[in-house]
Amino acid sequence: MIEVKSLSKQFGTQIAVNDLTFKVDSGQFCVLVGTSGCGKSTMLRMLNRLIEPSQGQILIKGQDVTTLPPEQLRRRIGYVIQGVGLFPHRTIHQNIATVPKLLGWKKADIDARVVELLTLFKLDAATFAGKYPHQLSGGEQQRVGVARALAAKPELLLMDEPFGALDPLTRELLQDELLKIQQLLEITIIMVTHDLEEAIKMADVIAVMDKGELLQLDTPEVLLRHPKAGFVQELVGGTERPLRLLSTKQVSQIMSAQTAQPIGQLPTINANANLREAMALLIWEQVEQLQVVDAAGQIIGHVSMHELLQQGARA
Ligand SMILES: Nc1ncnc2c1ncn2[C@@H]1O[C@H](COP(=O)(O)OP(=O)(O)OP(=O)(O)O)[C@@H](O)[C@H]1O
Repeated sequence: MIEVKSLSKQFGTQIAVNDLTFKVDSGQFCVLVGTSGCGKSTMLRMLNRLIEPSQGQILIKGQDVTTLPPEQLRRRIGYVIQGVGLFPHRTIHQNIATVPKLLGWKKADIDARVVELLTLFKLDAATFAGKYPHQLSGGEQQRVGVARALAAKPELLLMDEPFGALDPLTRELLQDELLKIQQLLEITIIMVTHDLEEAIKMADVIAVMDKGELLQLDTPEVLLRHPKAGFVQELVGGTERPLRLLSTKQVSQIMSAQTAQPIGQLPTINANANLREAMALLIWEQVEQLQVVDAAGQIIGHVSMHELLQQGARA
């Protein structure tokens, strides 16, 4: 889907991005992490040509982005930033309709798309479509920001610290919503964050940058188990590592199927909860086993403390 080849950006004498080469597959969620000033936003903004590279090449579906007019390119790529950037004097409907309108969609199709997206983001269309951004909470505005970016069904969504300004609860809620929507729409996403927990939760692959360079690009589990020596190891290698490892897997991936009769009195956990949540429940309830239930509440298996300990342990 996206192929970045020897990409560099220099501002004056400062090298912000230095010789980056990587690929992101179609439908993947790739998260860029690294300390402040390491070049994450610059990298992201070169993908939609808000910043022009000094050197190198970016191919999207095999097409060199420099061969496309920037406006045309940006209509194919959704872009979400921290603080949203909604147009203050346009209603929520008008905000979401921006790119479809530029692309010449029919009014009926635009209206239907706006309602579809508001519903997807759990915002009642009748209540919200006619409001202005200042009449919405930060979390609601951020949802509209993502809905607007998805309006014209882009093949790629770029997100720069989209949840940075939100309180932890709203942030978690929006992360969960985004993951569901990404799976539903099968869209490719590249997101910048400096929050490693967020990266581990959201990413199929994490790209770690430092001082303009790409140090490692791997799945969260591989990154946690086998970080490259130096900065990546420092980033992931703290005392939280076993718990972070647990959060990379779902209960359904390690549970034993239910064979015997349900074990009465044991606490239950959802099959799609992660192992860190399962561990927290075991500790809280002071039990050694949990029953696993599906979305309908049916018991489908069990998971034990012993199995969880193995999953969080050094390989
Ligand atoms: N327009 C610009 N002109 C000059 N220098 C710039 C410009 N944009 C970014 N830089 C510099 O390039 C480097 C990388 O900046 P960038 O914004 O990409 O980092 P970042 O990793 O996204 O940081 P943060 O997490 O703080 O947003 C920084 O040292 C920054 O000062």
